[in-house]
Amino acid sequence: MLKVDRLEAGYGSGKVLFGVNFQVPKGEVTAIIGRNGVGKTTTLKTVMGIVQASSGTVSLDGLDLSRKPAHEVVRAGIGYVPEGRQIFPALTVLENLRVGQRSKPKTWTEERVLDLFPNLQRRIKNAGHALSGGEQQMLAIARALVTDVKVLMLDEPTQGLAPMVVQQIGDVVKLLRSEGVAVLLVEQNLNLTERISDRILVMSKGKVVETLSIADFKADAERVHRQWLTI
Ligand SMILES: Nc1ncnc2c1ncn2[C@@H]1O[C@H](COP(=O)(O)OP(=O)(O)OP(=O)(O)O)[C@@H](O)[C@H]1O
Repeated sequence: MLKVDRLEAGYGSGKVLFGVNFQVPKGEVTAIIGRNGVGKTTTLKTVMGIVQASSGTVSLDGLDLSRKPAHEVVRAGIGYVPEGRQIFPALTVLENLRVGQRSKPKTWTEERVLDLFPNLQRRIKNAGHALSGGEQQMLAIARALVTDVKVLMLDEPTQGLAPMVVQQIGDVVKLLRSEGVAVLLVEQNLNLTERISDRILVMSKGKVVETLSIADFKADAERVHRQWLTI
């Protein structure tokens, strides 16, 4: 389980996170929603050690990861797929999967990951730039998995993708949940979020202001929307 406790962080002298608290349990999908600029991406980056926390703690199954560099956070089992996918366009699918790998994955082997993504299997020798947007997103997720993730953090994975591809990404996330992965999802598509999440964290002004089960969220969606999502 990923635990984030009183996390504070920002850029230079500008603070963005003002004490973020939440937990991401194994085998569940936890979604973060909130208006633009409330600190959702910064939260993921701070967990990863890409943005330095000024205070607070991040731990995974009791192991303290606070203020550790990103490569140590990855090695501990946290995978991150940033907004915009960021695969290597000139490398093939297989090269993209292997880039930066220090050792062979134990849990999420290449075979197991490629079984999840038959489209990638078929295009294993194709260059990244020759993939569709949806396939690039699948590749970015696959690449995070082969670091043997326990927690997978996805930042707006369906942005700019066609409805059918959004559906496919949702199905992959549900499958990963059923395989015991803890998923932390930042997503603007509320229909998808409702369909695949177990728990919703609402962020406002650098804090988690509500934590709702999916049933509570659905029952109160109109109020949550009005209070926290409309501008
Ligand atoms: N690299 C940066 N340098 C300085 N300020 C930044 C940087 N990245 C983000 N910010 C600022 O931090 C605040 C939070 O941004 P963040 O991207 O975390 O929000 P968000 O909730 O993910 O928003 P969105 O939904 O628009 O992606 C914003 O005010 C933003 O302008």
